[in-house]
Amino acid sequence: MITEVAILSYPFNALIIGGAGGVLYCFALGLWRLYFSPIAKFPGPRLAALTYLVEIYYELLCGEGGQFPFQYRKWHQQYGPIIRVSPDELHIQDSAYHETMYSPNRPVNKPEKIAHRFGNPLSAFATPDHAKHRQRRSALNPFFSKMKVAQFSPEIQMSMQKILARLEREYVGTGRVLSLNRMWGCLSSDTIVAFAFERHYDFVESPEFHSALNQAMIDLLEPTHWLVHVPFVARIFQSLPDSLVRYLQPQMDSVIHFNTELTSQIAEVLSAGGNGEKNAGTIFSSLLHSSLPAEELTLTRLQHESISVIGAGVESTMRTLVVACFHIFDNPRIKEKLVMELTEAIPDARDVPSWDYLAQLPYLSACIEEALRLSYGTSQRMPRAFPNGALHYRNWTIPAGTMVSMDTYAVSHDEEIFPDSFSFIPERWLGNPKAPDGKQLSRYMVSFGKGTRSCTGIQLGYAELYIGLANFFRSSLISDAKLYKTDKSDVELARDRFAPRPKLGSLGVRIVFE
Ligand code: HEM
Repeated sequence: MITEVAILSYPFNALIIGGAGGVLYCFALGLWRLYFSPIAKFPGPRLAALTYLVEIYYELLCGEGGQFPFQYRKWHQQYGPIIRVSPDELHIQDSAYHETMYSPNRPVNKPEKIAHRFGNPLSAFATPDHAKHRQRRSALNPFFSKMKVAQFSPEIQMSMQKILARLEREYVGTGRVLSLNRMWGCLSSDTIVAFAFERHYDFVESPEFHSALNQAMIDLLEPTHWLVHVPFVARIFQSLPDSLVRYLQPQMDSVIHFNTELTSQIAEVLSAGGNGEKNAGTIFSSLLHSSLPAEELTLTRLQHESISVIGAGVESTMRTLVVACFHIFDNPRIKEKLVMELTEAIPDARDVPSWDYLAQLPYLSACIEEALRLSYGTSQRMPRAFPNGALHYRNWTIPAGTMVSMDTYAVSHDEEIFPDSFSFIPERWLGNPKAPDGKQLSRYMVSFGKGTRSCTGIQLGYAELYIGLANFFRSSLISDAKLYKTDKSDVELARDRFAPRPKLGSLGVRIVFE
């Protein structure tokens, strides 16, 4: 009898002991996080210091998801400019500290846990370690030089001519609705694919301005928080065969096709040792002629680098163009001033001068800076860890290796620097303006990021913005264009998906030509 009870209760006892052990572990972990962790003394809600579930709730479950930026903004109002937003992360909201935090001189690591979120952990962008990032980034930089972009810029000009010809043919006077998100998505997709891979997809000629590449980049960002917080979802998804992905998500077809083409292009470049004539101007050829060691030049590594370049190049440029157009159409006074400047500077609309010349136009430049400010680049905070010594913020000492983040949204909407910050006011950028602390206002333009990890493609981004907007608003078609069922909520940040997203269900910025 005794033996029988003992046998029966054995699993029960094990369960009790295991459960008690678990509770004890959680209790000890909680105590450590709240009272003994090196960042225990920093202010912030205790629950967020105790568990990652708070961050997870706001990123995945609250409302439409992606609500964490709004929540920690509220915490800053309550607890001050430096707060603990999770058991292992501090967040600072103080625009003046941005350039210290994202300094070009200090070694800085990115967290490992976000390296896999876009399926390209071997890219420079995703690389956690500072030294490895430096090596990869130095190899990328020459490819994106200003001179190289300037040489390429006539191709952007040609794409714009195609777009304008199509608008005249298919949209003007027809009442047909034009999605500017799609139109600019075609321009940015064609540009990056031609610039980096010497491929010509001619998305600008596709029916309804549909660029599968652009749409795929938008779709790929949608699950980003899930992929970070529930990493096995990413592993499952990335291990699915192409045929199944096609079946589950038919819109991925063109991306898979693009990926396959890219892979065979890389294989071609690799087998020619980077010396083949055919792909001589591609990013792959450029990387093969860099000082990168052989283990950095594998097919997979080059694939990851190209995904990163496309992902970074397509979406952010498209979004900035869309934000610019919305506000310019929404403010007749701004539109009139811009059109007047362009008409004076460009006597013949069919002969738009070079990017260099356009960049000298003050009002166009001011509109571009203001659109960049309000499109943020990324809406998610950018976490960094400083491995080589403590970081000092006011009276606080942040221990070496601690994850700290800041975000662009807070700087763009710092009312002391950008009064009436939610309004589009190009004039704030005119005449070499200063911030209240006496520094150039441009020091607070942080939408391309700052420091060692800032945007590689900044020159290409600017070239597209200048050439795109100058052609569009100089065109005679513009006098008849007006917004169609579009308001501010179609461009304002409502959901963070690494990149900013408007309210759910928004159809983007649309216009018609009367
Ligand atoms: C308006 C246009 C653009 C904006 C606002 C923008 C913004 C940004 C931002 C904020 C980052 C830092 C992201 C982070 O650290 O989490 C970044 C990185 C990057 N951007 Fe851009 N970008 C633009 C256009 C482009 C273009 C056209 C390219 C060209 C292909 C490009 C390529 C990259 C790459 C490769 C990185 C990773 C750099 C690294 O980690 O070392 N971007 N961009």
